[in-house]
Amino acid sequence: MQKVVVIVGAGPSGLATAACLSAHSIPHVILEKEDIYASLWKKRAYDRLKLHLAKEFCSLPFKPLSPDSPTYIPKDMFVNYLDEYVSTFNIQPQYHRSVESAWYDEVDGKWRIDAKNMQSGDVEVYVAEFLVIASGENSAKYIPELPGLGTFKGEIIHSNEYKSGAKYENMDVLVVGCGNSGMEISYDLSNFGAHTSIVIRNPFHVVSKEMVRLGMIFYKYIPLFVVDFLIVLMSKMVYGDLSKYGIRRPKKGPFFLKETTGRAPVIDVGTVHKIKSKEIKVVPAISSIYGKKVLFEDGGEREFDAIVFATGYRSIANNWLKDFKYVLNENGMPKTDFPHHWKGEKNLYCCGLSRRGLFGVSMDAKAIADDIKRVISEKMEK
Ligand SMILES: Cc1cc2nc3c(=O)[nH]c(=O)nc-3n(C[C@H](O)[C@H](O)[C@H](O)COP(=O)(O)OP(=O)(O)OC[C@H]3O[C@@H](n4cnc5c(N)ncnc54)[C@H](O)[C@@H]3O)c2cc1C
Ligand SMILES: NC(=O)C1=CN([C@@H]2O[C@H](COP(=O)(O)OP(=O)(O)OC[C@H]3O[C@@H](n4cnc5c(N)ncnc54)[C@H](OP(=O)(O)O)[C@@H]3O)[C@@H](O)[C@H]2O)C=CC1
Ligand SMILES: O=C(O)C(=O)Cc1c[nH]c2ccccc12
Repeated sequence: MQKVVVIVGAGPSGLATAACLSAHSIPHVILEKEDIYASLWKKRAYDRLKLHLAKEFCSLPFKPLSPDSPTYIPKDMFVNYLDEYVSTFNIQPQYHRSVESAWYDEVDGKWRIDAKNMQSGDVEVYVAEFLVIASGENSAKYIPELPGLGTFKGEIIHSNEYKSGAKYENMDVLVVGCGNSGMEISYDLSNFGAHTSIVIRNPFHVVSKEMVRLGMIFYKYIPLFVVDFLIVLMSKMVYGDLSKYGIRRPKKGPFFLKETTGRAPVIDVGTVHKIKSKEIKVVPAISSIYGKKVLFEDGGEREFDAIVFATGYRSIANNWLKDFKYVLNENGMPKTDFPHHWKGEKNLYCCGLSRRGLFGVSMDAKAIADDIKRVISEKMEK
């Protein structure tokens, strides 16, 4: 099938890119492996999730989030917004199409994309002038290979399968990982009466959503190191020194770390209070697991009924994109630094891989559609 633009993935990145291409009247197709758009938000997010960034930083191009909506939008409201977005811009992704391989054909200068039709099992071949990777920074869950994990006798889930703590009442649950998912899931489990422990092994920043909002506003006018200085100051004033509870502050600032490593500061939803009051127990890194028993690096051990791995995600675009080197590095992330990360060689682009959340998604989508428009116009003038 001949196409002008193929977009891989119908998350916010794919939808935003489609809307921007439509605004330029550029034909395109979105290939999505699942049966719905925004699968992360509809299938792989827990019930109590709210956007961490204020609504002014979370809207997609051409459609601001309603001024009547709350500042920090609950997941379901964001999904409704995406529903409206899809109908407003008449976006029609091709579902059940899992892109298994894509490579650049030097002979005719076009991209060859193989998509497996998950319903029929057939492989469909798409030929496109432009290819946009919109498969997400969080495309695959990551679970570390811990010694003895296979012997664990209880339930094991990844945070992307966790919905709520309702079924864990009175159970001993270990949360591995203290990013935003792990910290919020621990809080939720504890609220539902689970005996909750969380593994914390490295330093991280704890901030409030208001601090991040202020930081995002300041960052428009003042340098990053000053923004970080102010946020750390506010964090110290509000949360104090948490090292006696196992939470150490990194030497580098929260926005600096977000931009350079992708690691977001933890936006506290009440977990810190529960850690201080010992409702949630902090434990060190795991050394091994045997049966229901988990052994920790300080020599301690405890039995658990369930383990929730909130150990994050990986971009796996490199698994299907054979010629990833035109835009990505070995880790499936952009090889060029922000703000030039979205554009590769050979008409290859990536949207939503800048570690800047939905704010970054919108910036990338606009830049990509404008660039494709420019390339097409220049070609027509020749
Ligand atoms: C729990 C959680 C909460 C978050 N909250 C926020 C927040 O509040 N604010 C914020 O700015 N950011 C947040 N983020 C970051 C969030 O990932 C992005 O903002 C947003 O979802 C990125 O959109 P995306 O389209 O790039 O990726 P995704 O939403 O991951 O969408 C990618 C799509 O591509 C599809 N796909 C992947 N591989 C293939 C393939 N080979 N073939 C076909 N289809 C494929 C997937 O099925 C998926 O539908 C959060 C992330 C998580 C995990
Ligand atoms: N409401 C919102 O807006 C939310 C947003 N998000 C966002 O989604 C993205 C993904 O977040 P999240 O799912 O938390 O993933 P992250 O990648 O941010 O965090 C992963 C965590 O797992 C830990 N970890 C990894 N391997 C191990 C191991 N072997 N043993 C112990 N700990 C380990 C890491 O700690 P270490 O540093 O020690 O490696 C880290 O604390 C982030 O950008 C986040 O901000 C997530 C939830 C809610
Ligand atoms: O929640 C995330 O990981 C996001 O990507 C949102 C986000 C973008 N920039 C930030 C700076 C500080 C905290 C969260 C974010």
